[in-house]
Formats: sequence, C-alpha cells, structure tokens
Amino acid sequence: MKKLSIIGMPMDLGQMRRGVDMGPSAIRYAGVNERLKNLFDEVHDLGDIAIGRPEVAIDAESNLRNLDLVAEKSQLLANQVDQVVQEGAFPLVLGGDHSIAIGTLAGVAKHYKNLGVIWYDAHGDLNTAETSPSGNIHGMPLAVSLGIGHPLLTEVGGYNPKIKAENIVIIGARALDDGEKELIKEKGIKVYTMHEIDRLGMTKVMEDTIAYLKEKTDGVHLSLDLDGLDPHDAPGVGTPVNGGISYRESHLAMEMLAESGIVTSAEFVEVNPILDDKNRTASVAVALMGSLFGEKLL
Ligand SMILES: NC(=[NH2+])NCCC[C@H](N)C(=O)O
Ligand SMILES: [Mn+2]
Ligand SMILES: [Mn+2]
Repeated sequence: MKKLSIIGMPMDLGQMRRGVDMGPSAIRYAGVNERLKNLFDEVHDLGDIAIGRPEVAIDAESNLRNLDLVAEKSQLLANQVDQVVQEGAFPLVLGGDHSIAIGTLAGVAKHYKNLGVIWYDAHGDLNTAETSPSGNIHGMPLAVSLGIGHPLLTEVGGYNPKIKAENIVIIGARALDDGEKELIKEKGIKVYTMHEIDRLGMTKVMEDTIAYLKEKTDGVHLSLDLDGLDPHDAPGVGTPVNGGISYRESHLAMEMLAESGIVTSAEFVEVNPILDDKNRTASVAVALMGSLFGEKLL
C-alpha cells in the first residue's frame, strides 16, 4: 500500500523576501493533488502547519533573523513529519523557504540510522551565524542538520545531529560562501557543482549519486530548492543564480531517482509566487514531483 501525505509549510521567516509563505498555495493551485493522485494508492493532503502572521525580529545576541520563531515552527513541522513516517506514508513537504528543512529532517531522520540527503540547490545552505553573510536561516539548514549552528536550531526534534556528512550529496551548487567551502572540505561532503554537471552530464551525476547513497544509507531525503534550476526555468525564487540546472536535466534526475526507488521523503522549497511568472515555478515543481513519483509518458 503506497501512501503519500502532503504537508504545507508556509514559512518565510528564514529570509527577507516575503511571499515564499504562499508557496504551498501556489503548488496546490498548480495541481499537486490531482497530479499525484494516480501514482499512489492514497494521497492525503494534511493542509498547512499553522505559522500565523508573526512579527519578524532579529535575535540581538546571535544575529540570526527570526531565530525563536523558526525554531518554534520547525518543531511543529518535525512533529507532523514524524507522525506521517510512523504511519508508513511518504512525507512530501511544500515550502516555504529552505529553513523548513530543519523541521523536515528532524521529523524524518529519527526513523533512519543512516539517512541520506540529496540537496538539489544552487547553494550549500551550510552557513552558521558566524559565516553567514545575511543572517538568514534559509542559508543554514544543512549545517544545522549536521549539528552545526545555534542550539535552538540543532536541538529541534530533541536529538542532534540528524545526518552524517558522508551521507550528503549536493547537486547544482554554484554560489557558495567562503565558510561553506571550508566546511565542505573539512567534512568531505560530496558536491556536484554545475561544472561537474556540465562535464559529466546529469545521467552520470545521478548514476554516481544513486550508487553512492545506496551503499551507505537506509533511506534518502530529497531536499529540492527550486533555485537549483536555472532562473529561466524557475524564475519565482528569492535568491536566483544564473547558470543553473535545466528543466530537462531536472526531469531526468527525478526519473532516475524514481527508477532507483531510494527516495523515502521529499520537500520542494523556495517557490515564491510574488516573484514568479504566472505560477510557472510552482508548475515546474509539480511536474518534477510527477517524475519523482514515477509518472511515465508511455
Ligand atoms: N535556501 C536558499 N535559497 N539559500 C540561499 C542562501 C544564500 C547565502 N548563502 C546566505 O547564506 O545568505
Ligand atoms: Mn536552499
Ligand atoms: Mn538555494
């Protein structure tokens, strides 16, 4: 029995551009439920995590924007995701900015000894308060999940760390801060930058990624930031970076993941309808979900 549970996380507190809180609505409007209905025995849309309309505030001590709120709301998401996994359903989380991965991973990782993570993104999201150029928590969730960062964030879910550096594969990187580069080297994190994607081709990148993760992990979380794609294909994102992964390469990547059967949870983040062009980015997200869950033309 294949069950999918969809959870909306309408949170925009991890960065400064308002609008990404409307991501879950935009993705639903683009037809996520209808698209995935036939690919599972059951699809349950659990609605949105309650975020409300909190006042934004910079934590004076650590310079982390909206620290307390992000920690508090992440815990709500972690609880919901945890419950979905316990029920034996596949959790699909709709963002929201990428800080929501703190909660998603906190909910998922307690069910796996060796959770793998595919971080499909232009960025590494490996900053800490010390290395961050912006104070934006959406640039930090991968570090936080490794146990590096403010304790209010690393302790979401009540355990820490969530994942191991050797179980991570970053795909699509083309904008890394100096501190992130150092952390990648220090921890030996596997990264396919745009250079490798151009050079090897997406087929080889995904073959290698799948083989690498299959060997060492007992589950794989896909954290897909729409800014991993080129801004021509996914314009509705808050931190676009030119020279990204194409729409077609992304479909290929999702289809290869579907074939491999390794993915056990997923989130699609950073869709910002205010910055989008007629909901195109949300539609791209939904189309990619179709491929990820095994949609075929023939
Ligand atoms: N999830 C994202 N879009 N992250 C963008 C992060 C940008 C920059 N590295 C920062 O830390 O501020
Ligand atoms: Mn990101
Ligand atoms: Mn990004």
